[in-house]
Amino acid sequence: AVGESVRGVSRICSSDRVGYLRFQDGYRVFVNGQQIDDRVLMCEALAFFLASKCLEFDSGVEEWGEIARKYCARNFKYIAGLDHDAVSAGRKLLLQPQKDSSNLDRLSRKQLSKEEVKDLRLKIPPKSKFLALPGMFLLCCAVICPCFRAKRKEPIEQKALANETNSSDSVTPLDVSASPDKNLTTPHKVPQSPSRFSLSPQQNRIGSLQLTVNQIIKATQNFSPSLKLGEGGFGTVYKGILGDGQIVAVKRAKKEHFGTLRDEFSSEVELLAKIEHRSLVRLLGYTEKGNERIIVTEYVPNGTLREHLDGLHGHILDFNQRLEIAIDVAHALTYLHVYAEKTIIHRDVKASNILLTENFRAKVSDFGFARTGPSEAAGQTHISTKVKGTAGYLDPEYLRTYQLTPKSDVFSFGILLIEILSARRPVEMKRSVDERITVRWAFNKFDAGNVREVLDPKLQEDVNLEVVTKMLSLAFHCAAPTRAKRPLMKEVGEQLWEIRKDFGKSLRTE
Ligand SMILES: Nc1ncnc2c1ncn2[C@@H]1O[C@H](COP(=O)(O)OP(=O)(O)OP(=O)(O)O)[C@@H](O)[C@H]1O
Repeated sequence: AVGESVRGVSRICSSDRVGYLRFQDGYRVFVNGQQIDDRVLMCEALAFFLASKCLEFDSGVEEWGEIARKYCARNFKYIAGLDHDAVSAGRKLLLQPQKDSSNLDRLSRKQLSKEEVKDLRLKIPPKSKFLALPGMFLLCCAVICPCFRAKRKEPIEQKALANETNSSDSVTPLDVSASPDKNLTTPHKVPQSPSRFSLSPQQNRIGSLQLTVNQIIKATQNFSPSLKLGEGGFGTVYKGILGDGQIVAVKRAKKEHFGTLRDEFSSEVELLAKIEHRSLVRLLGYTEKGNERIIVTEYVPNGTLREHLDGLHGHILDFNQRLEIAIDVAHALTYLHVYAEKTIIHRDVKASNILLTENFRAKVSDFGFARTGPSEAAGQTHISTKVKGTAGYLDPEYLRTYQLTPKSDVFSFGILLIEILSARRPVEMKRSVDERITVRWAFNKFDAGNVREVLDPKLQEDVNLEVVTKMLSLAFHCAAPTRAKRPLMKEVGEQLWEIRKDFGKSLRTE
């Protein structure tokens, strides 16, 4: 009878229990008692357990190989990122792609009996349950990522600084030494709180910025709601107009989160202070006073990329602008990864962290989560204690291993590239199940040769589809589940540059 299992197998893999039930018409796979209906998720989990040699393809007793061949051949090939070198059996799968897609869908509609579920359930702490399963990044993010939590819209505490109007604390400008090649070799000096910094006049349009807290209050009209630019997990951002007319962005940390945010704040200051690149938002100064933490940055006037993709600025980005934005972001990240004094991993690359200038050029902002890390060339990884980032953009390998490398930014960039082309957010929960994970939806379209359907419907132009195909395939390459399969950010920039040339040619031949 339907629903009656023929046999069940379960195994302990590290802290997870992975099992399957075989029915007459197919299998259902479980991890820690949870049935994995989602095929890509299931295949990623299987790929992980196979790569870690916990499960075997050809054990003869268990049928993991058969399950993988039946449901995962196509997904392994493109999405699961099976470690081909480590798992030789995995190669066989790649050579035998199968087109079966119906069985699992049928399986996923069935319900297990309570006994069957109980049989496979493992009593382990929920945290390790989540973290051990590759591909369950959305779940993880909902738990650990502050960005995924609902943002609190609280009244702005206007009086907060009013009592400090006699404070002598100043926003310290940074010492940015002149360098002929601004993009590559800027020497950096990290501000040593609370000392003062002098700015090289040639390098800084606002000259020697030496702001007091009073001046910040004045510049923001005591943090007037009318000057509020936005709010992030870290704090509120205001537009500030200095005495000389210079416009700046003033980022004020939320007081109530001050304790927990301190590390992130100081990491932002340190990192921003070290960098100078035309596609990275520049830090102009900061202050620490009592329970206030304020950063002053370059003001970028044209909103976020996400707002533009949502059409909130009454202007739809054309394809060329999208391509240029992608190139700017790739260059900014390359700078962080390769040319900054130390390798810097942004860790929160996403469309709402890309600010646009009047000319629709991109500047990457929000280094609140950034960390200095090992360079890719050194082949080392940094072990994070906490996974940070934003749901949908998070590198699944980082999530699984806590090992942070610049390739985590490459993954997020791949997701961002699809977002730029499609205007869809990485996760769109209101869509039908097969369209919710944008990278997966886009890949299915790409795989079926329907790249036009991936493009933002608001784009009116007839874009050369070869160019779109190249961009998409680069995006999928970046978003490969394992970092070994992702290109370096520098290579991504180079490829985008080639794509730009192709795009130019396509316009000329039309
Ligand atoms: N330098 C800037 N120039 C102009 N507007 C800015 C600037 N920095 C931030 N903003 C605006 O303020 C908003 C909040 O920025 P912030 O970086 O604090 O948060 P976020 O990136 O949106 O969210 P999260 O902190 O959760 O990642 C941005 O969405 C943007 O609209």
